[in-house]
Amino acid sequence: MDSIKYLSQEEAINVDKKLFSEYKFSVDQLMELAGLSVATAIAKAYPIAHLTSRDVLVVCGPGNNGGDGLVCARHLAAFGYRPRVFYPRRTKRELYTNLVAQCEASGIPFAAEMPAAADVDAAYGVVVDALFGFSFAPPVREEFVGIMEMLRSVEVPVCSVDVPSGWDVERGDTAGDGLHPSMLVSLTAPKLCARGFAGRHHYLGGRFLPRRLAAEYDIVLPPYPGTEQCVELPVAAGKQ
Ligand SMILES: NC(=O)C1=CN([C@@H]2O[C@H](COP(=O)(O)OP(=O)(O)OC[C@H]3O[C@@H](n4cnc5c(N)ncnc54)[C@H](O)[C@@H]3O)[C@@H](O)[C@H]2O)[C@@H](O)CC1
Ligand SMILES: [K+]
Repeated sequence: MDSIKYLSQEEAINVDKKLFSEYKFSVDQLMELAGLSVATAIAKAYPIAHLTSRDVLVVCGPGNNGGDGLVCARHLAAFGYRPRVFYPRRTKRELYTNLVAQCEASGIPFAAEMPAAADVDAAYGVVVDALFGFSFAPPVREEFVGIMEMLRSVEVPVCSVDVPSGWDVERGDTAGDGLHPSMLVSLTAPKLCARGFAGRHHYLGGRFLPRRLAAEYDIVLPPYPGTEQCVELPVAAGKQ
């Protein structure tokens, strides 16, 4: 297999823009596929039968990474997990209010307050980090510092959506206050920071990249097996 392509922040943003402009996708469509792929990757890496608790805490941020988290929560519930969402800074756009309504209609509770790390370890089998994705620029703003501290402290496996929250999208955890998750699901293509990911499971998801667009950005990725929504990648930490 050719070496995997890692995207710069600018490339990730430009690929995203092209998907919406030139390729005519809507955000809802891609977010649905992104969130579904994260849920399927979690089901592979942390199947319910191997967990002490099927409860999953899904922590959602204010942007599209948080939207992926809301979609992921809904699919996890459909797969038999018991997700609970913590979504402290809600976005008022209809896309997000609809995603919240869909979760509520699926019986998914929303946490009113941030749970303490010890309570998370006692109650949950997995935590989903959908706080910040490829538009994050460090340092973490004050209002999210406590949430980041909690996520850094938990001992149950953390699955980061697209980028480990707190990391510079290209250079990784340069500020030293980012998360170090057990699992990362890179969406569309891994970002440059994923070269420093040293957790157990690295998956690729978001199976919606048109071949022509991949070729335009020299994006080389392993093929998805059959009809799968995700594919496991080698953990690249230490390699350049
Ligand atoms: N084309 C793709 O690859 C797709 C990407 N999607 C998701 O969209 C994400 C990107 O979404 P967005 O561009 O909305 O951005 P993000 O969700 O990465 O983050 C933007 C939000 O974080 C806040 N923020 C940025 N820096 C911060 C800081 N230092 N402290 C506190 N808050 C900060 C911003 O104010 C904004 O509200 C991707 O990472 C991926 O998860 C999917 O939803 C769909 C398709
Ligand atoms: K994240």
